[in-house]
Amino acid sequence: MGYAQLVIGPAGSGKSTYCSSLHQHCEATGRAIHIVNLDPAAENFDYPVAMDIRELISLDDVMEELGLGPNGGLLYCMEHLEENLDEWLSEELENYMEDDYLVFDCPGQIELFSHVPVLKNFVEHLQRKNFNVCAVYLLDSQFITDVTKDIEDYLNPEPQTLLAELNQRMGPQFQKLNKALIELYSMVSFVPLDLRKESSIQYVLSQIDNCIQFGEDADVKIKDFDEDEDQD
Ligand SMILES: Nc1nc2c(ncn2[C@@H]2O[C@H](COP(=O)(O)OP(=O)(O)OP(=O)(O)O)[C@@H](O)[C@H]2O)c(=O)[nH]1
Repeated sequence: MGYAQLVIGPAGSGKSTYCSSLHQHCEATGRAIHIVNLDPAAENFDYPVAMDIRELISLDDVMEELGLGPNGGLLYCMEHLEENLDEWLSEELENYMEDDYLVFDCPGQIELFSHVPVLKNFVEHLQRKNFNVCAVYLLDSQFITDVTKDIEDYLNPEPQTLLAELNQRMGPQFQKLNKALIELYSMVSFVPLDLRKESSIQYVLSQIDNCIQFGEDADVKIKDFDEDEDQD
């Protein structure tokens, strides 16, 4: 059985740096490891490349020959890889089977994971070839410290604290939007589902939509729905 580690994460999160450090660590500790470049747009490597998708297809060639942009070109390259799993990849893998440890430095574009099944099929192919596969997901540490991205804050929400922190970090033009989002969020979080009316949610969403479209002129004040109902 071989072993494979897929290094994934957003663009610039440190995937290649991680692969390079891992390679140095293994070299220093006398362990064999092979790093594979799966990014058809990659140019420079700090580690020796054992296998390289650019031998199959490169982003530059695709952009030049098919007139595609960088994102469409990348999707094309990865779909080409998917079509060549049995030929190119299987052939390359024959050099690395028993007890070998392969680390795949993957491209970062989220569309490759969310829109097309390329990476899923890639993993399944490795598994069929008797590789034990795991993934390492890298994330920039600002996702933990930035209030707008810190999931913990949203799991145990303190709406006024969140609102104050958002306003502190964002420009004044976002204050109405922040307030509307926090009010919507509070309503969604704290009101039991069966007590909510779809029309109420739609009203809030339409107000947020106004705010996004018309900026400061939008009325993002949230109505008191109970009062509305009493009046009706
Ligand atoms: N401060 C800091 N910088 C880092 C760290 N890891 C990587 N970097 C820097 O972040 C930049 C991007 O790192 P890469 O390793 O190229 O990131 P990547 O995920 O491979 O990027 P793409 O392949 O373009 O998606 C480089 O300038 C690295 O030197 C880290 O742990 N801390």
